[in-house]
Amino acid sequence: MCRVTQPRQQSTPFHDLDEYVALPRLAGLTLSPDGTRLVTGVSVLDDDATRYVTALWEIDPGGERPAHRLTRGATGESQARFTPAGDLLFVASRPDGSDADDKPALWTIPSHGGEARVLATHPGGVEATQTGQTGVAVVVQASAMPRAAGLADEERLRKARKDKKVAAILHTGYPVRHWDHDLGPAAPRLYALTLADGGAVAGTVSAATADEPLPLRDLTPDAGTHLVRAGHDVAPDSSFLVSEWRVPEGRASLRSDLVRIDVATGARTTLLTADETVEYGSPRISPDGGLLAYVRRERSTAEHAPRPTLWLLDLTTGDSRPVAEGWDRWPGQTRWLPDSGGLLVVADEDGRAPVFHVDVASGAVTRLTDEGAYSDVVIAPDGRAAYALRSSYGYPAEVVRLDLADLSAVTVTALRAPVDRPELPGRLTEVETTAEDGTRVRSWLALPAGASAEAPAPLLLWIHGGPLGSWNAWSWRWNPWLMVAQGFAVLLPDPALSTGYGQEMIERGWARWGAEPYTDLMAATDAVVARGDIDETRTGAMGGSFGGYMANWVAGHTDRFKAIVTHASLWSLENFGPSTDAAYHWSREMSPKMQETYSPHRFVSQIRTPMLVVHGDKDYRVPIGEGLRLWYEVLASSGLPQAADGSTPHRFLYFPDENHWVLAPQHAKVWYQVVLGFLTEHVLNQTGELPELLG
Ligand SMILES: CSCC[C@H](NC(C)=O)C(=O)N[C@@H](C)C(=O)N[C@@H](CO)C(=O)O
Repeated sequence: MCRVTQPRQQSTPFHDLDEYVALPRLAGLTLSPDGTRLVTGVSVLDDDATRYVTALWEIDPGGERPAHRLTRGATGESQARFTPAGDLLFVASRPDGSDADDKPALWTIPSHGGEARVLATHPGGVEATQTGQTGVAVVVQASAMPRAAGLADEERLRKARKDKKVAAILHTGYPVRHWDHDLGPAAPRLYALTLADGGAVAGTVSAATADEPLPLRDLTPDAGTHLVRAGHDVAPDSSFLVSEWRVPEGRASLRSDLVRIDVATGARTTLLTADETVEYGSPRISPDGGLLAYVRRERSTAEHAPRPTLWLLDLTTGDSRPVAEGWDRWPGQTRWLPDSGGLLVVADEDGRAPVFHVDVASGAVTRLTDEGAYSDVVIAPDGRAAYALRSSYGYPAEVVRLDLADLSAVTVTALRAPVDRPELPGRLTEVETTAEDGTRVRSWLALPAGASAEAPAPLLLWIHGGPLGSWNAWSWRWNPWLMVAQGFAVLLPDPALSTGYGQEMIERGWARWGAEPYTDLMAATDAVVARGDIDETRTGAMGGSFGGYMANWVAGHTDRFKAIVTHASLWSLENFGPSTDAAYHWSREMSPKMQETYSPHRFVSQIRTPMLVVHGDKDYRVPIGEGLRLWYEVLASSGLPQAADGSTPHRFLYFPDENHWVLAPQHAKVWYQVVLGFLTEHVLNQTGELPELLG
């Protein structure tokens, strides 16, 4: 990799890309119903260093015993869950299973240990699974062909398509793609499988022997495309589930209702019907089965941002009411406490994503944690502890326990996990400034170890995507510490449109992308370059996705930066709007006036800064057409003088088989190498090295 700036005084995993991509990564957390077994996924590089493989590890909830590895499949395991009797379930495609095509199957390891075996298969592969705390049903999600008459016919149809090499899909509605894959002809369904009394895997009912997969019962044969990207929650006694139900509403738009599905019969009733103004999602059924917590989302318009709030539905009376009214935060992941009297809710706040307690009776909201961004919260059956993954821009995800005995003084303890925090090449600080309209704009600032008034560091402004998000959790893709290791200070601001600062912070940037979001970013940059330890003369800007949109806008509106890196970026709003995978989402905000006023491509002739354009061909969120047009127009029309031979300092890094993110470890390495090389050349005015593998 390119090594630039000062001689190294330190060696951390961020100084060497091979070490960086090899750092193990934690994801997912599940707890056994008796609260004694905590399981997470740990992803590590395979032997060729070209793929991550995830294994399941068990963590001691008491924090005493070291973590130990549970699974060792060559292709990895995911979706760990426990049956009511404590048997471990997971999804894996293991060639030694009964699934001939190596499609992912549902596997189990009995609570008393022993060999893993296949519990259920589906011709399309098992995608996800959920269990209750008691009862005998497991809910399994898998995708089925719309006209297949049962699983045998499904198998036949899939084989026929494969043998005849037919990949065509006939669509009748929208959407047709998601992220990096095509939707259809198969679409998600929910199935039930029945365990023995007591919710154990062994001694199963039906004709199945202990070694044969259990039959799947289709709960949603008429699902059509209603369950595409729809979340659901299984009732604690496994007798019913509540699911999001996508309903086409004409003009290529969708709304999201909530439905109740009986697990014994598949009978379905609609609980909440969306309309032009509101829709519903994120259902969570209370432990006593009486209440449903859900997010009621005021739908966005050209004038207003969406506004999600937390509500409760009484499942007996059908009455709904808001809870935590007046709490000016967007509710994220929601979990019930065992007494059904309160909820733990994660929400973005001030560059963090703390856990909050919401009291169901009074609606009072109490913030329980200070540092870090929380996810994957699970709660002990006695309610005295919760466990979660926590990360921040200072450390990657780790497993923590929250002691809930006294909600006014919750203590958080990191548990013994398989992975330690990596040493950082600098320190993380927080800075804030005031925008012209008086709004507070706060940012993280990652500083290299040696930055001082005597040796001020060059600055990289890194703009987050979304735009409805915040720099608050560790990201392996957007990681500032690799730049810090090369001597850069990295500014991570939360401008207008960022979450965690109240609805008004979002509204002031809504449909005004090139206005307040841009001026907030410049205000944050102004404040930081005024510091003695930052070198105002050596600055670059970059961003991915919406952050790439902003990087393009910056390129057309200021010459203050020496280099711009724009990854998977929106270039022409008129093009992007209908070609992205969820056009209905963007079309609500993007009026023709907004598209005209705030499209970066209109300012191409004002670009005088070298640009590194990066795009993956499998990007359906911001389709490759944006990157291709940006590259052509920057070459053809930017205001940067061209050399006599037509060469320019602009570069295009193209990944034919990556999606919106660059995920393969070898490609992540190339990404950071080329980005750092470009910044080295143009911001530091030094020779940047390019990876040999680029030819
Ligand atoms: C299905 S529409 C949702 C849009 C979405 N996200 C948010 C949170 O606003 C999104 O994918 N936006 C991209 C254009 C984007 O900026 N993505 C960023 C952040 O998620 C990325 O890093 O991929």
